[in-house]
Amino acid sequence: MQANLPVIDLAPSFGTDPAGARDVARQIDAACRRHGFFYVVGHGVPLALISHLFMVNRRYFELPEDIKNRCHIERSGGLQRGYDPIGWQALESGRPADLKESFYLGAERGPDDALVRAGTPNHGPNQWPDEAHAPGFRLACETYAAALERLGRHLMGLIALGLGLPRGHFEPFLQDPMPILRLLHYPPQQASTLDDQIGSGAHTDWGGITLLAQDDAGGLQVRDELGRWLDARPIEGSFVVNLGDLMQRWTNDRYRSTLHRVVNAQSGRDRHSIAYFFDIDYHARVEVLPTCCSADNPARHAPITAGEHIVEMYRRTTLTESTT
Ligand SMILES: O=C(O)CCC(=O)C(=O)O
Ligand SMILES: [Fe+2]
Repeated sequence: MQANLPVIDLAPSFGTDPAGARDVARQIDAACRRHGFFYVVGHGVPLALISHLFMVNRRYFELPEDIKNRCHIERSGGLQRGYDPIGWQALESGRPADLKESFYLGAERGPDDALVRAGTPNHGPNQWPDEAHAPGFRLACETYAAALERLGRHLMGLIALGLGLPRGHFEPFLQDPMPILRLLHYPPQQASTLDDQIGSGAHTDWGGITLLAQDDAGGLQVRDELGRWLDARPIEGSFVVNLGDLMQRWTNDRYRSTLHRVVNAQSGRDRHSIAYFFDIDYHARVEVLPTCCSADNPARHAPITAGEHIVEMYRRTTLTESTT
C-alpha cells in the first residue's frame, strides 16, 4: 500500500514575500507532526546535479570489491568514512546484516581543524577513491553536499517558523555542523538472500533532518501509526525529508522520528539512493524547545549532546566484535 505523504512545494519559501515562507512552514509543521516524513519539490537543487551523482554512485558500486575495499571504513582511522560492504551494518537488531553497501562522506577536516585537534569523534578527513577508478567522484560528491547543506539550512529555517520560533533559531546550532553524505546501493533481494534479510532494517534516523534522493526502483517503506509498512514511492526530482531522533526530542515529541526500512524485493534490479543527513554541531545541546513545553506539557526528554547520541548509534548498529 502507498504511503500518503505530503508533497510540499518549497518554491514560495524562496521568495521575498514572508507569507510564502509562513505558508510552506505551516505545511511542513503539519507533515512533521503527522508523519515525520514528506517530499519536497521546488527545492532549487538542479536535477542535473542529482542525476549526475546517481551516475557516479552506480559506477562506483560496479567497481571490483578489492578496489572498493581500498577505502574500507576500517581504514579511516576510527571515523565513519568510506566504503562499507554488505555485512557491515544491521540497522534492525535481531535481523541479519542489511543487504546494502554504501559510501560515507563527511565534512572534510584536516589536522588543523579545531574539532579534529580536540579529538572529536567522527571529525576528520574523508577517504576518496582514486580518480582513475572513479573519475569525478570527489567533485560530484562535494558539489552535491554543498547544495544540500544550503537546502538543509533553508529547511531548518522553515521548521523553526513552523514551531513558532524565529526563522534563524537553529543557526547557533549549525555553526560547524557534521553532515553526512551516504551513497547507497541495494542489490535485488533474491531467493539466495538470508531469511529475513532486507535492504535496510527498520530504523529511525538519529540526528536532525535527512534529505533522501531515491532512484525509480522503489522499496523505501515508512511505518504508520497502525504499524503498517507503507511504500514511499519514488517521485522524480524530489527529496524525501524525514526527521531524526534529535528533532523528536527537541520538539518534545511534537514531531516524529518515524521508523522506515528498505525492501528491494519488487524491482528485480539494483536500487541506488543518496542520503544526506543534515546533523547539527557535535557539541550542540538538544534541550526541549521553549515553544514545545509548558506547565501542562513538561519536557519529556533530558538534554543531550547531539554528537554523543549519533556516535553511540553508529556503534550500536555496526557489526563489529563489540556488538555481536
Ligand atoms: O535508501 C533509502 O531509501 C533509505 C536509506 C536510509 O533510510 C538511511 O540510510 O538511513
Ligand atoms: Fe534512514
